[in-house]
Amino acid sequence: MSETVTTPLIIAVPSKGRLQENAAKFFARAGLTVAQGRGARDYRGTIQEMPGVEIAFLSASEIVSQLASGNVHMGVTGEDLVRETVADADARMELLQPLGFGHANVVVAVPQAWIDVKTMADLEDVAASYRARRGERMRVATKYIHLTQRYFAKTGVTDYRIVESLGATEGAPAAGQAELIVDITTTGATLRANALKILDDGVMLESQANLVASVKADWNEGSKKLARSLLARIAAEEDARTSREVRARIPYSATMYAQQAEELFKARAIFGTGSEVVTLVCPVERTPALADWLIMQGAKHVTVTALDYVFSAVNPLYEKLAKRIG
Ligand SMILES: Nc1ncnc2c1ncn2[C@@H]1O[C@H](COP(=O)(O)OP(=O)(O)OP(=O)(O)O)[C@@H](O)[C@H]1O
Ligand SMILES: O=P(O)(O)OC[C@H]1O[C@H](OP(=O)(O)OP(=O)(O)O)[C@H](O)[C@@H]1O
Ligand SMILES: [Mg+2]
Repeated sequence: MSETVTTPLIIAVPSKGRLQENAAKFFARAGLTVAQGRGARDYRGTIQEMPGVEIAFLSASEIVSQLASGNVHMGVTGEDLVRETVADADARMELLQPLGFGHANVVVAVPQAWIDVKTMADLEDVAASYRARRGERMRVATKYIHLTQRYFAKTGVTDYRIVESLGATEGAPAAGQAELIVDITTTGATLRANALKILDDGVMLESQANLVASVKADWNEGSKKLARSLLARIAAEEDARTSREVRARIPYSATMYAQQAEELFKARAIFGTGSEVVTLVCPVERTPALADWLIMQGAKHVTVTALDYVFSAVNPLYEKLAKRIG
């Protein structure tokens, strides 16, 4: 790990599991090519377009510990792992941006056969009677120990004990190892296959992959500069992907129309309104309505163009990081 000292910016990227493929796509979208070292067992890589950045290929859970200890500057990982593994996560890291993949809910699920048990309050009743009848506490199988403790305390469920599960958690009730479970689910197929149901108020966390920054990492001038330029590309690509450039020549005052276009469609006249031709950048979904409206205002033609990047002087992603690292 001697490179740690000299490398200006280290970014941890999932090397396996469910997040791997989408994480690579996320960087590719921003025009960043993540290149792995030659061997399949090479756990270090680079970003072709950004010399000075080092990629650390790690598992999603290992990424969380490396962020917490400050061994890497940034990483892509699941919020569920962040919240479960790091007690003081908000002090140690900053969730810069949810990435729109790796969606999964951490849920409380009980046997479907428990027809009268629908809420956490019902669960507390079950827990009390279970204890009264058997003289022991109802068992919850999970690997999300801390999330479970926090959520059960918050919802007033106290008479239970956790049975740590390292895999196939959903099978624990049928196997007689626990009465209920807390686990992550996406499609719900595994829960259904095991005749389990989610309590009405049993969604503890709606998780997805996030771009996370470590507050504890060594943020020197070099690493800050690289982070700024990396986050600028990411923000510029996202802005471009979710926007369209709309141009039209309208009679009378372009300024007035630009103001109205902003109020009505959230369209920004990013190049000013110096001439009659107005250039707007508009959220994708509102673009057709904006075009209709511009024509009603007297425009003869409206052109709509997809954009590759919208770079801006103010980068909300970097601002968020800068607030934490000074
Ligand atoms: N259906 C799902 N089940 C489990 N995890 C999911 C699901 N959908 C998205 N994820 C996310 O993927 C993360 C990593 O899960 P995965 O099991 O793929 O990791 P892994 O590479 O096996 O890592 P580890 O070896 O640390 O368990 C989860 O913590 C969660 O944030
Ligand atoms: O709601 P579903 O779409 O059915 O997905 C949920 C299942 O997927 C995950 O297991 P995974 O396959 O990642 O195996 P693991 O527990 O070994 O990581 C998770 O632990 C659930 O068992
Ligand atoms: Mg796994």
